[in-house]
Amino acid sequence: MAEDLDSFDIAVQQLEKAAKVMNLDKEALEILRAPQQILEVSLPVRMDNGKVKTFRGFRVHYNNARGPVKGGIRFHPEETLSTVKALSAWMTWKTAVVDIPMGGAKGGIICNPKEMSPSELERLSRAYVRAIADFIGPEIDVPAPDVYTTPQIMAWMMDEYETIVRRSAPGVITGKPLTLGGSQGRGDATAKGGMYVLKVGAKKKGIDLSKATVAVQGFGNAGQFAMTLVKEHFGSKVVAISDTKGGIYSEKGLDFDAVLKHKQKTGTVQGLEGTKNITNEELLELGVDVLIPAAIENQITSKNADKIKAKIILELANGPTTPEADEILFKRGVLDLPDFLANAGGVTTSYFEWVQNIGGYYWTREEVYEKLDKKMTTAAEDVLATADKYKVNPRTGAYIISVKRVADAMKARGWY
Ligand SMILES: NC(=O)C1=CN([C@@H]2O[C@H](COP(=O)(O)OP(=O)(O)OC[C@H]3O[C@@H](n4cnc5c(N)ncnc54)[C@H](O)[C@@H]3O)[C@@H](O)[C@H]2O)C=CC1
Ligand SMILES: O=C(O)CCC(=O)C(=O)O
Repeated sequence: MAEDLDSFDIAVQQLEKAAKVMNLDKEALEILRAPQQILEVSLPVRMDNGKVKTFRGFRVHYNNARGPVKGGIRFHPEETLSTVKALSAWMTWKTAVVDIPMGGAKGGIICNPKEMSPSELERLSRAYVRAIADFIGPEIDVPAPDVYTTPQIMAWMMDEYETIVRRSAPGVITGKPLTLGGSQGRGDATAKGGMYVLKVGAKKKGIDLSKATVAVQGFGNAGQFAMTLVKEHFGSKVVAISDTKGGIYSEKGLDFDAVLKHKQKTGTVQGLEGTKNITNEELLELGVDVLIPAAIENQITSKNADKIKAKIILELANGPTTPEADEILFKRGVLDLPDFLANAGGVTTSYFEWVQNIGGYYWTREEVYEKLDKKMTTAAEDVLATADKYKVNPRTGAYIISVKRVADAMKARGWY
């Protein structure tokens, strides 16, 4: 039978696996198997050529037992409701694993931002907020950036929301520019948080990160900062990086500024002088110590899991590994640090931003990093200890912690 690559099916399979190990109450599982609310919207937008194009958008609230729901908004041509539902479930486990008082949500619009002008993107962003305005709010649902959405898009969305509610409400959205109440450290937070998790993982595996080689898939927010931060934090050598068009490899290590300059000039990382072009598939199978998937879902599957040579995988992307691949990697002794732990630095710093917006008092970058380090290191240590205790992989260990926290909150509310 072909491997099931539907994101929401995968999210439910992962939950059910953990539920079995931890002997979760059946009524709690029934609640947790589906989102609480789904909003699907139609967004007519006047394009620069004068014609109206109608886009489809979604916002999914998965679970709010632990607080207002939280999660990014993705602009992607292949966005589906199933992906948004899965991402909203993973947000629920993510906020719980780092123990912040929020639930999980996610949003998305089917569009290709690479083919849209800034003014078309602004009109689309504002149309989306007009359509979901009643569904979001600082005490209800707090969106943020994800794939192909930026601080500028967050700024337009906050402005549209404040225009609708006729009051200042910076806590309605996070990942904003600093000038509009964004937090210090949110820009690199996803990768930065990943570094704290990687440090815990490397200690467990006995790997000296100062001598480690690293391959990074994806050259966006998560991938670019991962590339610079592994060097800055540990002195590791990044030998490969990729984008949608493919990747590059250099045994000597890649220079970030040179890669960025080349990407800005040519639109791809491929073709950089002194490097060898490779495919995204080849990048995943390189003989490196650490592999960092930082692009999209379903990259490590039953087809390539037995060819992965990395000793540690740091999942900065959401959903890069399928359940079948999980089993193979675990049996082979690869330490896979799961997405909703490894990339939780983004939402944790978003939570810090929301706290600062509500309190109207702003922290320094050092304060943010110190708080982030504590949250991420504690969560990573808890996850690895739980995985060992139950003799399961770290993903199931993380589920056990998160599902228990969410189930306890639901129980206290009398939902089951
Ligand atoms: N930005 C954030 O705060 C967070 C992002 N994430 C996850 O990290 C991943 C990357 O997101 P961002 O870096 O924010 O997005 P981004 O929009 O900044 O960059 C996405 C990158 O992925 C690359 N990409 C897309 N499809 C690819 C493919 N098939 N093969 C190779 N590269 C491909 C793009 O070229 C781009 O470089 C996503 O899974 C996202 O959900 C997770 C937590 C927080
Ligand atoms: O910053 C946030 O609130 C959420 C970011 C996000 O979408 C994610 O962690 O996948």
